[in-house]
Amino acid sequence: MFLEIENINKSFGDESVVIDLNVSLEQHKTLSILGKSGCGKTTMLKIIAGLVVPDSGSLSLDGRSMLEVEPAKRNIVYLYQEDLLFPHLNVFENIAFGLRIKKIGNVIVKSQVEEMIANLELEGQADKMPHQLSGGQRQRVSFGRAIITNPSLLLLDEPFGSLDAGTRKNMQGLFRRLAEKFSITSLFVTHDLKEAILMGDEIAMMESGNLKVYKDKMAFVEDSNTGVKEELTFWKEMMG
Ligand SMILES: Nc1ncnc2c1ncn2[C@@H]1O[C@H](COP(=O)(O)OP(=O)(O)OP(=O)(O)O)[C@@H](O)[C@H]1O
Repeated sequence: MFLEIENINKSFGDESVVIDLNVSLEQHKTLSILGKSGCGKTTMLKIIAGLVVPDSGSLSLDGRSMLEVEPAKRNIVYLYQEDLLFPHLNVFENIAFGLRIKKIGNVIVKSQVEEMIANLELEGQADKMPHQLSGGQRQRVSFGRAIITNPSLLLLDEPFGSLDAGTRKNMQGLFRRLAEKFSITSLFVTHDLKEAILMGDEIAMMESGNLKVYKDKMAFVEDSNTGVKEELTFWKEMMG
């Protein structure tokens, strides 16, 4: 498999935060991970990104062992909820940043960034500074900045957590379209049940450091632990 995580464990002091983590994910797929606050989701993502060192286990991406590789060389992008844009750069330059670092020529930068701005539905916003954007627009710029460098793996930590319901719904649709168009492989962490079902090709749930990956969405829906059944009962009772 493209992403293979085997038996990763992590404790802080005597608190086991990630327990026997096992994940395999095909390229170009999204695994959504549902989990409550404090269950260890962020620690798991940080281990994959190389920002936290696990106590044991292995991690490989595209057949290459990753734990020895420093974070900047993993080609993994970790995107979190309040991801900060560079405040002194406009939308165009924020998105262009990863290309500029790679010393890519101006003509190519211009065409790639303009195409990305169109894909992000941010036409006409290229010259705005981050503080002039709405939350949803800022989040789109963050996506663009991450995707344009063509990462092997995108780690999304509750990326829409701070958005209102309507904007969140738009962003979910936009992310699905971008994931398809740019053949993104990603882990999508959320505490929203519906979002987990909508965003993932595969689905998993994390509870107190244990990640359970379901064989398919039906298995997830049928597990009474996930809360789907409760939700259905609620709506049935509401409707009489
Ligand atoms: N550097 C650290 N030192 C000590 N304990 C830590 C550290 N990082 C995380 N923890 C603990 O590990 C547990 C899981 O934290 P983590 O941030 O992974 O949770 P989470 O599922 O992402 O939660 P949230 O959704 O609230 O961000 C928490 O009890 C937290 O206090």
